[in-house]
Amino acid sequence: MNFNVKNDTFLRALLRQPTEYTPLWMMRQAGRYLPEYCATRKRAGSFLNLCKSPDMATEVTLQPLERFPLDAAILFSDILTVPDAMGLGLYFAEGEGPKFERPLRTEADVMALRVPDIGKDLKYVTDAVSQIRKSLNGSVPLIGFSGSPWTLGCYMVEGGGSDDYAKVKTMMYKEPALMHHILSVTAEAVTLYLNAQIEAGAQAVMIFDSWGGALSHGAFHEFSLAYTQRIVDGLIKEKDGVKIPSIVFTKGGGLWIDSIANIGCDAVGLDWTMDIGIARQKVGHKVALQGNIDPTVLFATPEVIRNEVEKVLSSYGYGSGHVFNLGHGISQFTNPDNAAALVAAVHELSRKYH
Ligand SMILES: Cc1c2[nH]c(c1CCC(=O)O)Cc1[nH]c(c(CCC(=O)O)c1C)Cc1[nH]c(c(CCC(=O)O)c1C)Cc1[nH]c(c(C)c1CCC(=O)O)C2
Repeated sequence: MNFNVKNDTFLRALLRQPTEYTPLWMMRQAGRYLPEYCATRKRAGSFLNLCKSPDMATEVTLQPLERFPLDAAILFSDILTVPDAMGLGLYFAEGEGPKFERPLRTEADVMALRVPDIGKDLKYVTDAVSQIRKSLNGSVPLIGFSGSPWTLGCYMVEGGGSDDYAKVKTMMYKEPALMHHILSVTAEAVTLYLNAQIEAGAQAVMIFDSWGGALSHGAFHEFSLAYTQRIVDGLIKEKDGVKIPSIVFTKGGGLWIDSIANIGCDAVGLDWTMDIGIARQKVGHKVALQGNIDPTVLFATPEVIRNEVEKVLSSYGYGSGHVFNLGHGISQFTNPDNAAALVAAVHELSRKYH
């Protein structure tokens, strides 16, 4: 298949086609560990202004690729743009992370929730996608993304981050119909949103279920995975004769890897807690795997990084179907030289497995 990009290693690996080496990108590769990111963010005035300006979003998307020979670009945005477009009023309190002015607390709040007008309220995102595609000029593929309905629901009900997810889990147990309503409206919004990103030029999409791991076994399947599956079912699978692969990443989802691999996605993202070789045995030929080095490894030395890279590569073993990544986002306190060491180690050490 012709993917219309010079470096199609990432797309091939997602579809488990042969490659010469293991491709990689890093979650949150455009972020505060890069001084050039901090400079653009300062110019933008705030993180949200940065997301909402297609010019600046394009600029920061490309920054990590100028430094490192990464095999994919990821749209610079945030998962919380969707609830923001649904009217919840996203803002970032300095040092406290994301917050919503109007969280969903009452039945009336929940019943008033509407699928946003993607073409209008999230136009700044699809504009960024087209502009990034133009600037990449066919070098590497562009990944689009969204949060899973459960993870977005966590922020929408809690009104921000949380240590225990007590509010959203209480709603889930006490008022399951309300929770299902939130998830169902959000799943519809996310499906339209990801398809709009694909129409604008995203060549693969990733669904971040960052808080799926906070759930019990039964609740994960009923309140998280079922809605991620609805999205995957509704995604555009092919555009202009080219496949658009999808990746589902559930942080803390190692226990459920078999069920996640069964929802029709092309790849499953793994955090660092699970051995990727064991994960591969469990999913067989069903999906590709993306992951899963502990991002904290990047605080060590280039020698340690090389050793840890080799461990992940050898655990995955021979053949295609592996996209190397961190098990979660890169920390803002990472030395960019260590990120460079990681990229070089993956490219060099992975050749013998292909
Ligand atoms: C849960 C979640 C969010 N956002 C996201 C998730 C899912 C992934 C995960 O589990 O981490 C996804 C996300 N957020 C961001 C990206 C950009 C693309 C990339 O380079 O990977 C992506 C894919 C930029 C960002 N999103 C955010 C930053 C830092 C903001 C800044 O510049 O001040 C970046 C670069 C802000 C954000 N956005 C969110 C939080 C909790 C925070 C605060 C984090 C912090 O302060 O460290 C919500």
